[in-house]
Amino acid sequence: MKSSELFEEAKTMMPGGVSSPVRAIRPYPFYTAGGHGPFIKTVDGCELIDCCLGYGPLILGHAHETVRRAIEEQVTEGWLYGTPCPQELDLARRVIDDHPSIDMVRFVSSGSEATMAAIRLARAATGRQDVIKIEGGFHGAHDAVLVKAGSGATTMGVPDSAGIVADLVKHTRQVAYNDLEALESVLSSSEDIAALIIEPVMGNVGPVLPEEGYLQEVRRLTEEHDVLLIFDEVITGYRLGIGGAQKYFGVTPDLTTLGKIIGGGLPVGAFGGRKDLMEQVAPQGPVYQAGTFSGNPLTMAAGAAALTWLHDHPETYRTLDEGTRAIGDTCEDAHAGGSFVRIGSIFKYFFRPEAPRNYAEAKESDTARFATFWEKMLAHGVFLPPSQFETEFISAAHTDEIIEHIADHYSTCLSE
Ligand SMILES: Cc1ncc(COP(=O)(O)O)c(C=O)c1O
Ligand SMILES: N[C@H](C=O)CCC(=O)O
Repeated sequence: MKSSELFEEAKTMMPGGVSSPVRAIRPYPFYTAGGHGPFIKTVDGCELIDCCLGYGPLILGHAHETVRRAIEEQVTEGWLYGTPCPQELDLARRVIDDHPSIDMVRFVSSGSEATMAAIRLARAATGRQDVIKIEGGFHGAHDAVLVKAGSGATTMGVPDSAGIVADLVKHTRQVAYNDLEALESVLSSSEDIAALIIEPVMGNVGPVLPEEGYLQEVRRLTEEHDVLLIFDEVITGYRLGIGGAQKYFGVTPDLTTLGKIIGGGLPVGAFGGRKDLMEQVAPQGPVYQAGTFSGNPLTMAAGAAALTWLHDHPETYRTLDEGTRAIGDTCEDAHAGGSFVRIGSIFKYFFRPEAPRNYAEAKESDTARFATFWEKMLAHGVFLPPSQFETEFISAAHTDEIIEHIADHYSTCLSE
């Protein structure tokens, strides 16, 4: 069956025909038959260079041999036990060793679960109710954070989801990214703030970078006001380097949430932090958190294999950084009136003259121009996430030649 036919049938069975809203490309999404290295193949017989990479987890590319072998070896021994397994320790050791903020970690099955539990833990540990989030930040699809949420929620025009109890959401305060005055003002306005949750580099309105010293001041202010700092590193974890944004910028939060890359491409999430905080999680403490699939051996084995590969190939991060730099240089030369933003293997072209500093500015981008550009790129064989408000990625499988292709297509499609 062709993609268009599959989608017609899917719409009769699944809301919008998809399992996650960001996939509902108009008039219909392509259906994927396979992924290898930097490519995905559609059921319609096209091979595309993939710069979406499963929305970030696939830093080694599709079906990477090391991860595939780890999965195959584990599969022969079973893939779900409902009991502890040694593979959890392999991944826990890595995550703890690599992150200055993490003394103890709990594995879950998604980034959403991780942020939900981290917020619950912060509320329990401080005895306070309010949480500050950044406007346009996306921390998954749960009630406390679906307020001015980025990603698909902004793309589809539902940043404040329906169905959320007003009494709950009134405890979610909002401040603009890169605005220290606004943060200080909210922190000073109440004694009931448990935590600030922040993507250190915003990744769900396209990438928005922290201004010089911003994250350091965020740390100082939260400490001064005795408010816990949660770094949501679901995207930046192992993406900006080993140790994520906290090592990259030298800022240590109280709690960290992870996902995506740490599962090697299988469903995963994790939250971790200081021992005194993590000891409050059940069964050691009173903060309940649980999951049938948490710490399953397949994900743990895939994740440990991916992280080991990254440790064994430290040059990868430099190569990835050079890759997005090369794409950016070509974009500058195209003089298309927009702005190219990049950090490490994360990048995006915003259809707005200046790089955005926050959600409000990112939303000023010309989304109609982005849509036209996106279609052209697809026609040239490059798959980008289908929204101005999603981040693009490259992987270790994106060779110099592939990067050159991406850069050339970017240049052509921006100039046309
Ligand atoms: C920064 C951030 N936090 C949390 C999440 C939620 O993760 P998941 O989709 O695995 O639930 C995402 C992505 O969806 C994310 O980008
Ligand atoms: N922006 C989201 C993750 O980072 C996209 C994933 C999804 O919602 O399916």
